[in-house]
Amino acid sequence: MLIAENLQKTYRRHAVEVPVLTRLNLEVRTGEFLSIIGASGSGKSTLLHLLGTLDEPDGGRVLLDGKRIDNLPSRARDRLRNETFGYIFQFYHLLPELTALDNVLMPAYISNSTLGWWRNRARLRHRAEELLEKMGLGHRLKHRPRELSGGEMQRTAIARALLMRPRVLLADEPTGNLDAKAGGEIVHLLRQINREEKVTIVMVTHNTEIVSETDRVVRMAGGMMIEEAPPQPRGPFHPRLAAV
Ligand SMILES: Nc1ncnc2c1ncn2[C@@H]1O[C@H](COP(=O)(O)OP(=O)(O)OP(=O)(O)O)[C@@H](O)[C@H]1O
Repeated sequence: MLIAENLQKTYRRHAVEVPVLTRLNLEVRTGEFLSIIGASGSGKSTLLHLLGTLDEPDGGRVLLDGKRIDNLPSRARDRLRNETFGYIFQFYHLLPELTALDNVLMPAYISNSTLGWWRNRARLRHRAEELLEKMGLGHRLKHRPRELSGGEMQRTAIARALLMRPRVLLADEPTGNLDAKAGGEIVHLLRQINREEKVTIVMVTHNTEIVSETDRVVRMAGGMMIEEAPPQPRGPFHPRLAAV
């Protein structure tokens, strides 16, 4: 459904060129939960930004259901960002002065005209509350981010990403700022969302433990995808450990 074709990206600053993607190809399949791993600086976040139209490639194309999305005019691109993609970041990017509920409603405030928001406000509010409840935060609707734990902030951010019923969730190191337990819970939730809401998920991570929850793992190096391996089984049931 989402295809990166010969993607190229070079950052330029003060006459210094940093080539990040050289000729990157990737196909994300409908409904899958895909992990992207790779060394720091290998271009994982850059790729995620290009897939989600947050940045433009220097060469190559990004296709969604066969249609190019890397060169859309700004209104169409804004709409795609708001309605088709949901974004999850390592540091949550919640607005500190808003409650959890208002943070989740943010995409609706941004996307609707005043009239559209007014007409749909009850439905949207209901959806936001339902999502926060699903994230185990039904008792935190009126809390502000500083009153939430890291895991709770990330779960709020996931609810926000789901508000507009996106088809694709793009998660950039969603567990990078969390301890193992909270991180595990986040990946578990993402897996549940992937199955129940039929959302395709692309997750960038350094955490090789959590990739076992995902359907497929690709590795970036040298500006390309170099490897595709099935996730390793986890826990005490790993055959090698079980044999000991
Ligand atoms: N806006 C920018 N301007 C200049 N260079 C950049 C910019 N963004 C990223 N880079 C450089 O591009 C390279 C790839 O960065 P990117 O963040 O995509 O890698 P990454 O694999 O996600 O790294 P990490 O795992 O550390 O987050 C790095 O060398 C980085 O310094």
